Amino acid sequence: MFDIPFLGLPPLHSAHGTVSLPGSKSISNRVLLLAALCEGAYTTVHDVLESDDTDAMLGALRQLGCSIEAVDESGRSLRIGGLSRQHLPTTASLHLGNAGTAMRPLTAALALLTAPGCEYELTGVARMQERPIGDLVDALRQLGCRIDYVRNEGYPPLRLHAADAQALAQNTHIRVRGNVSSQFLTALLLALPLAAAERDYVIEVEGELISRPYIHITLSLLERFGIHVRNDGWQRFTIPAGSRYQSPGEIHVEADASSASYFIALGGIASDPTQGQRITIEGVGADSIQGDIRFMEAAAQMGVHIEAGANWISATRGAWPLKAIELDCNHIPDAAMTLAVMALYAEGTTRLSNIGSWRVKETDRIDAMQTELRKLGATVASGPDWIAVTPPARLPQWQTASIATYDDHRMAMCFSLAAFNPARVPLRIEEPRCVGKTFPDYFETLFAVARAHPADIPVICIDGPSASGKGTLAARVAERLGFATLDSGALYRIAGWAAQHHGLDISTANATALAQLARTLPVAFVQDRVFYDGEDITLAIRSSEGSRNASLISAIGPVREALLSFQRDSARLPGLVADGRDMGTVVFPQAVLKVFLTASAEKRAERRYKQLISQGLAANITTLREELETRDARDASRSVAPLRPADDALMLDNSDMDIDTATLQVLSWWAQKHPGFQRDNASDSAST
Ligand SMILES: Nc1ncnc2c1ncn2[C@@H]1O[C@H](COP(=O)(O)OP(=O)(O)OP(=O)(O)O)[C@@H](O)[C@H]1O
Ligand SMILES: Nc1ccn([C@@H]2O[C@H](COP(=O)(O)O)[C@@H](O)[C@H]2O)c(=O)n1
Repeated sequence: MFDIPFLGLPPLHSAHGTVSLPGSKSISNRVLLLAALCEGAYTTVHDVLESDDTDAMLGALRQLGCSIEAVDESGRSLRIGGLSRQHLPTTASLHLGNAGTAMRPLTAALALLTAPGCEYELTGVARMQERPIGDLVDALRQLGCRIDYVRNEGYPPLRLHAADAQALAQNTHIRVRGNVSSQFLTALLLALPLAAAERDYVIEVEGELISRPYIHITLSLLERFGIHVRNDGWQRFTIPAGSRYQSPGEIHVEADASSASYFIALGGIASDPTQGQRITIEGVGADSIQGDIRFMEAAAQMGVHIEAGANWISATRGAWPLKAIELDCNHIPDAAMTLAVMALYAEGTTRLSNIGSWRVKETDRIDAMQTELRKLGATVASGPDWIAVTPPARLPQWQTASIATYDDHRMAMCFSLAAFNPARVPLRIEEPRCVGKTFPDYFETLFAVARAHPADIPVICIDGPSASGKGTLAARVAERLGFATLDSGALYRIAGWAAQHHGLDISTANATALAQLARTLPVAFVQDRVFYDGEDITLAIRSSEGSRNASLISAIGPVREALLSFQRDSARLPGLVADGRDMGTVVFPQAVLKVFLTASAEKRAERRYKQLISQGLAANITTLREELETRDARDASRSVAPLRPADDALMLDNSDMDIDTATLQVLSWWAQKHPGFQRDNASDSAST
């Protein structure tokens, strides 16, 4: 997951490949609760989504005394022991983050489970405290449940006490508004089997029921857990007397259909079938019980070519540009956000209606969508429950934008699709960590299938003499930007070690053999360790001898040639920070930012000395300084790719600069190379 202030997205041009998606949030949290409600039974739940929202549910269940064990190392299969009513804690304060799929059903279930003398408080983040829950509380109070608002009437936090048993036995018919959030009805449906041992309970829906597909998921899962709800025309639901939760033993969570929407759209926008490209999605397909699977129909209407089997979907470009549509999105409220961004690639105005529920989600999604689409240059109009999007009319109207995400995972995910814009303007997604709510590895998954022109992949080069701090600085800068790193010196060190290991003299006489060796190094980088043919050579290549051999072998032209493509192939999305001697002059001459990092020989020897001592290696500061200077002189005087600043490099002497200051300087230069973003990363970097 990219846990950084913003993620830069360079222009992307195409996409191809297979993605396997995380489990559905809606199904995961329902199934976890259902398993917990199977008193005295164990349920193994496979393919559970690992995310902020499921963490919120699991954390609450644990606090309530539920046993939860990982079945294997993947952590995606959990064995859940049903809660025992007798052994619930007397008090608990449950923090449910911003997880509506945890807050609503837990409120209903605990309102019925709380025993006399017990008390539970349910709360969440600030936004959760702005998300209405009054309709659910009103419905539960009709049953005799006792729920207090801790702060504001109608909103969490809530305090739950034991229900009035007499009222609960009498009030078997309740009403709930259907046009606010289907999660209220879901919560009641999941909770009422706890009360329905001896009598029927009936829920009457007032007004039109929105988001029916989510109720369909609830009813399907209740069936799997032995509860057969009678559904009379989506207006009246009866939980029959004698209902009792029964564990299915094992259950699999489908991949998330809403998450699939981004990749279906991706196929339609960026996978050209004439080039053999397609996006294949595994883990969810035509047999899905999730309502958002019907996003396929909407995407097809816009022109995406889709094929699907029971458990897979593939998408490619069909019509291009896409076709603008007018659609009532009541059946796909979450996935409809993806349509709003697809509208950027359509001819004409796309109008999405019946999306009033967007206003009470993680953020007011209609306002958020309008604000951010306008930043890109789109024309957007909206009303209480609709939005209309017209793409920029001409290429110059597209604008570079820093997209705010409002702590809303779907904003971050759907706006990433704007990186395929025809004007090739780069974007920024602010606070990309918000995808952790449902799809922590969303951007990694996107980058695995998206392609950029090599020249568009941003590269920062940091060259300079030995021990000037290049590697340390490169790692810090890369961490802040979410970029990969390339330690090119390590390659020469490994090649030098390999030559010695194979008894090859490091001289130009052996150039061909040494180059062949360099081209086929059996090397593996595992976290911070370097393995050569399975042997850990991490420390060996950092020795004085290792440094000398690296410097000697790096002066041999064919060896440098042999290592060139490996280095260039390291440039990958979303970007690379490369350090060495010739990153800016030879390997990445087109790099956007080149830094030549220096420090006095005295400081460098001192730093290297401290570094070696801290690694438990013997060192002598005078010898170290001599070795550094000899190596630098050799590196600077060789005929191929000598150590020198690129003509367009920015000089940074960090002799008297700490690492944080040097990092801020580079980030600030990087920001200056990217004018046009509304939020500059020099100010972001203050928290380095
Ligand atoms: N600005 C700084 N102030 C103090 N110490 C630093 C600074 N920058 C780096 N160091 C320390 O100096 C040592 C050498 O840094 P580093 O290994 O990053 O240098 P390098 O240029 O990559 O070296 P080499 O050329 O051998 O690969 C490390 O222990 C690092 O923590
Ligand atoms: N781009 C590069 C990087 C390194 N070298 C040579 O390798 C030696 C070891 O590099 P370190 O960065 O790990 O110290 C270095 O002295 C250079 O001779 C190179 O030539 N080009």
